[in-house]
Amino acid sequence: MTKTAKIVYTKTDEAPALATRSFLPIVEAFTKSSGIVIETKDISLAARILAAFPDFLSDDQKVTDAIAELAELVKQPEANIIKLPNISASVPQLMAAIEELQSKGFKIPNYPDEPKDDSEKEIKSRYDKIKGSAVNPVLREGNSDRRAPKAVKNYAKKNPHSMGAWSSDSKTHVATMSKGDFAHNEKSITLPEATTISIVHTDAKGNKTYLKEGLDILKDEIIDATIMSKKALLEFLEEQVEDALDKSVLFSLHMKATMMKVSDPIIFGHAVRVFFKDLFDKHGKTFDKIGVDVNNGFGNLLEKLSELPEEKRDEIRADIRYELTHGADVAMVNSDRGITNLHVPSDVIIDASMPAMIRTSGQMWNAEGKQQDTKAVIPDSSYAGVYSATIDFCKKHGAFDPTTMGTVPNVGLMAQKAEEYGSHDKTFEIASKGKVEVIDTNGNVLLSHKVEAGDIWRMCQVKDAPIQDWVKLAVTRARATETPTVFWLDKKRAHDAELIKKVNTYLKDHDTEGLDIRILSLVDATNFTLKRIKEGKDTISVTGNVLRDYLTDLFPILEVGTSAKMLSIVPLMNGGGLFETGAGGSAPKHVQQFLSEDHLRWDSLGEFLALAVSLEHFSIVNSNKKASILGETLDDASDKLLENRKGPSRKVNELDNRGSHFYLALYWAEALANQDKDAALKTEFTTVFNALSRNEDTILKELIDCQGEPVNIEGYYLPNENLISKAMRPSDSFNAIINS
Ligand SMILES: NC(=O)C1=CN([C@@H]2O[C@H](COP(=O)(O)OP(=O)(O)OC[C@H]3O[C@@H](n4cnc5c(N)ncnc54)[C@H](OP(=O)(O)O)[C@@H]3O)[C@@H](O)[C@H]2O)C=CC1
Ligand SMILES: O=C(O)CCC(=O)C(=O)O
Ligand SMILES: [Mg+2]
Repeated sequence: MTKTAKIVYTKTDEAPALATRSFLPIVEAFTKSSGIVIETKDISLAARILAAFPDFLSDDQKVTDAIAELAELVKQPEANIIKLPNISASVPQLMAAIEELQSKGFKIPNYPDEPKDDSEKEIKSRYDKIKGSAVNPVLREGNSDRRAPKAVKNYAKKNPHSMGAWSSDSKTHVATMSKGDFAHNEKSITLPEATTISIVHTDAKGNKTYLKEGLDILKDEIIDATIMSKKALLEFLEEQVEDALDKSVLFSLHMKATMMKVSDPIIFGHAVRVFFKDLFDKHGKTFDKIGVDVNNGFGNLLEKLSELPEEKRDEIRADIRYELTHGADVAMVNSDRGITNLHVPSDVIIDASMPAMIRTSGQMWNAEGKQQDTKAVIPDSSYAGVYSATIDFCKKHGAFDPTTMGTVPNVGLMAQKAEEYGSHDKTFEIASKGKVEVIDTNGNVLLSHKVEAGDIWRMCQVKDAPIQDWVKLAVTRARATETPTVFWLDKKRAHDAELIKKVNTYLKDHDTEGLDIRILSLVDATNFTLKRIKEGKDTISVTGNVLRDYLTDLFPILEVGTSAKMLSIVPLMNGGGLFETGAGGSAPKHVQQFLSEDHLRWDSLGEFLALAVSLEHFSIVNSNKKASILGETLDDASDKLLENRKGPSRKVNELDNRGSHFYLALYWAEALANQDKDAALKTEFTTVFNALSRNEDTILKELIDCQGEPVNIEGYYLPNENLISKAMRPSDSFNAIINS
């Protein structure tokens, strides 16, 4: 049976989804004559909610379950998927999306915060599968290769982004735990044989609760378990709030509550309660009564206040104001609107927030809207050292210089829900004092921890095949680039010690003659890499899943100003290709700007790069020569776009995302018209190029004249298709050429 050759394009959320409405019609127009079918899959938060509740919808409202379809596809060799960033929803985002869908006539149930019966429990469990990072871990059936292409790096060297200066007396620092956290409590083993395990909690009286049963573990899989002690966490947080006040630095919390959707909201909640300690001491009972849950942020408390009588509400608001003015200063997400770092767990996400701070002289914004030195609180110490070492380096050497600095590509272990990013279904907030054990089918206790009520226990897994694939990818990249390659692994950490044994074994499967491959601890790897980067030298980082995420925002943001310009390739383990567009998120701030002044500053460069590799992959798999020509010429177009600085500007009434798409189309058509490998494409695109260049002035005028006024697309999570398409394709002259 032959399957139709196609490229699957994901439809997502927020800024990238807006951009798709402008860019996808161009892609379809350019690839149509080459026998390439582009199929879209809607993986937006709204579509994922609707797909989970068919029994609540009328037939015409039902949607297919795109995630389930893609989960199958990624295991097939013919998979060729362009994946744009999507929302990993925190609870406040999930609730907002539900409310919007309900207001649009979809009779889906409310999110039951505290389910009262089995039916509510079932509904909550459906929503919990959508919550947080529910897309990426499913699609990522391969490890990742993220890097800044040469043209992007050269562009940044010639057109450096702004970099805030660093002074040696900056008070900015990272605060992390020195005991009792996940890092210090970790235990890890490699299973010599396949087995099935249970996770069992035994309380002080000997009563057993099965937290999980029947989990199959493969031969040679690494499993580890650890706890975050509640007591140690609270002590640590109290010290940090006090210290922030003493040192007059901003208290800021950097977590990954979206991806680490079970553990990190709990930690976030503790931080909110500790920061507003007096408030909770005084009004805790009232808050319990109205169902305040600050695991969803301080914003949840503010919202719930509306349920109180006016007098009580005013009293609490006055107390909040008092604490905010007399307690430690808190970092602000939006000082104009009074939104703090503790309001919404998805507003400050560590991979983007820490590099943004480092780029801004180590400062964040205070309540007056001014920059101030910061205490970056990262409770678990597993990875915090990377940021403290980087901050120390900047204090000593000053800010990095984008015109001369080297680059740090990443090879990341990610496949099959590797490590922490696959631990959500094995993470538990412990109900009572006792122990938690991982027990195999023969009753052997594999891992055991003493626990107290409120501790967070979790188990992570990483399978052997992904590790072998990861080591191979690292050697391939090292060989292709002849660049020193560092595995960021700490022999003192239990999990890493197991991984190091495997790395040493599997490196022997490859020809590493003449390659510089090392294994260094996180801090040593950071210092080694930063020293080289400063000297203009490149270093490949080979890391586990969390550091993959952190480093592929950190280095791009320092080197080229944004992770949007990264090439993110995921060679799928069964032969297919998943091409992620950039290494960042869905930029909610860009949507705010677009809605208020019709200017979209989102940069689609990552998408252009991803599509070019996808076309190349398509051409090899389907022996389609034209696809390869389309890919090559698309890369030429991206180079020219950078060279001519036709990326989107941040300011209204200048070239935006739509304008940059016009130039991409113009240069792509030009490159196709200039090539001589395929006569039909040459003829077709000579006409297109002539039409586009003849109309350049008119089109640009139309794309800029439309800006400046608010836009209404009737929704945030499920906007009106016609309105959004109209807003994103405002140039009739351009549309006429593309449509024909
Ligand atoms: N792969 C995925 O699916 C990912 C999804 N996410 C999700 O995205 C949302 C936002 O996450 P957040 O951590 O704020 O990170 P973002 O990467 O969305 O935003 C951080 C900032 O980076 C800049 N930026 C990012 N991408 C672009 C781009 N293409 N063009 C121009 N600037 C860009 C913007 O800076 P400025 O405002 O200065 O212009 C933006 O405000 C969350 O829902 C999160 O879960 C996050 C990471 C990856
Ligand atoms: O899936 C997510 O929530 C975020 C993923 C991410 O940040 C990354 O892969 O860089
Ligand atoms: Mg990331």
